[in-house]
Amino acid sequence: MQVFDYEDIQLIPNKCIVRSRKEVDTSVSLGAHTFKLPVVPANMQTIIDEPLAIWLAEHDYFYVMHRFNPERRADFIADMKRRNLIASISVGVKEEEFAFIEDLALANLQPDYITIDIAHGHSQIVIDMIHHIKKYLPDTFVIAGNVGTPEGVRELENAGADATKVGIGPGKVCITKIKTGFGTGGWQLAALRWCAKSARKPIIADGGIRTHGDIAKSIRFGATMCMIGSLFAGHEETPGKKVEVDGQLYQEYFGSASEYQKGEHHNVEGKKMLMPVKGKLADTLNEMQEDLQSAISYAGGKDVEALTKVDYVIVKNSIFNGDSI
Ligand SMILES: NC(=O)C1=CN([C@@H]2O[C@H](COP(=O)(O)OP(=O)(O)OC[C@H]3O[C@@H](n4cnc5c(N)ncnc54)[C@H](OP(=O)(O)O)[C@@H]3O)[C@@H](O)[C@H]2O)C=CC1
Ligand SMILES: Nc1nc2c(ncn2[C@@H]2O[C@H](COP(=O)(O)O)[C@@H](O)[C@H]2O)c(=O)[nH]1
Repeated sequence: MQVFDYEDIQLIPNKCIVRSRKEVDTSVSLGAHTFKLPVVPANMQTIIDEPLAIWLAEHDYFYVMHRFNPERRADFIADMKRRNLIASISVGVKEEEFAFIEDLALANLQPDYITIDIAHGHSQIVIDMIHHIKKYLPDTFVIAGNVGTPEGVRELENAGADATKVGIGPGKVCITKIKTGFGTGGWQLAALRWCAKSARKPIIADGGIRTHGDIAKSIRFGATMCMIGSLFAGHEETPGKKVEVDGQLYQEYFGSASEYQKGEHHNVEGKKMLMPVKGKLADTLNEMQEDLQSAISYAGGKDVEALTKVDYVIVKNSIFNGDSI
């Protein structure tokens, strides 16, 4: 297998077929819905909260609400349904989560999307949870993960997952690679390609995206959607706590497996960072869309599909010529 990461790849341009980048369509379908961008903010407590979820859904962006206020989830689904917006939540795999799925079915509260959000998703308990959701909430689109191998993708798909999430340890606040020695950190893009070759259903690339160009690269190597944390951290609307250091405003961004999330120091695989506050999320999403439109025009197409066929070269660790981003 060829091993490379985002910064090692350059996509090769094709003849442009549009007169303006505004003609380019960046929308993508996942399940029964179509979204403005193939991008979803990470389902982490410092990245998304209920007001932001509502804003994203109202503006046709995909979102996944995190699972760290478990008792709010049923009311959240009901609230989104009342507003005629998509309901997209996360679950874990502990015993009470199985009961929660049954409670939703009893209350006739069927979310549009459920993401099973587990560090090591290639496991029997995740397969059991997929079966459980499909039994009680058969019309819900199930995203399962995270995995880092074709076997992981296939087993979760065979269990009934409608999409799988790929990425073990490439995240900005991840320390899994350091604490365990395992993961796709440093070769996430190659892992995505490896997994996508055997996938029959959509893949969500999760973690390691550092530039807008990495979104185009993820699609080239098999992603339908990209889950992103760090690029969204530090906006006015993101919920991480704002702190001032030497007159400069920062926002906390911490891992879901960090002690700040867990409230204890056991099986910690995440850390906290301070991200400079960088303005409105809508502006970043618009810039992402413009950059993706431009990328698609370089691909010689008019929509996201055009990116899936472009040629590429591997320029090992040299595309930034030593410049910082
Ligand atoms: N994408 C990534 O690379 C990573 C993401 N994360 C994020 O951190 C959060 C916490 O993750 P997670 O610890 O799974 O969630 P939980 O703390 O909810 O653990 C889920 C369950 O699975 C068990 N479990 C967890 N890890 C393993 C493992 N490696 N092997 C066997 N069993 C395991 C746990 O038991 P017990 O605790 O007793 O072992 C627990 O019962 C999630 O939101 C996840 O997305 C965390 C690490 C990597
Ligand atoms: N190993 C860990 N990974 C984590 C943790 N919390 C979240 N995550 C993963 O990171 C991505 C976001 O990555 P980014 O590079 O875009 O910032 C997120 O979606 C999770 O999959 C953690 O504590 N440990």
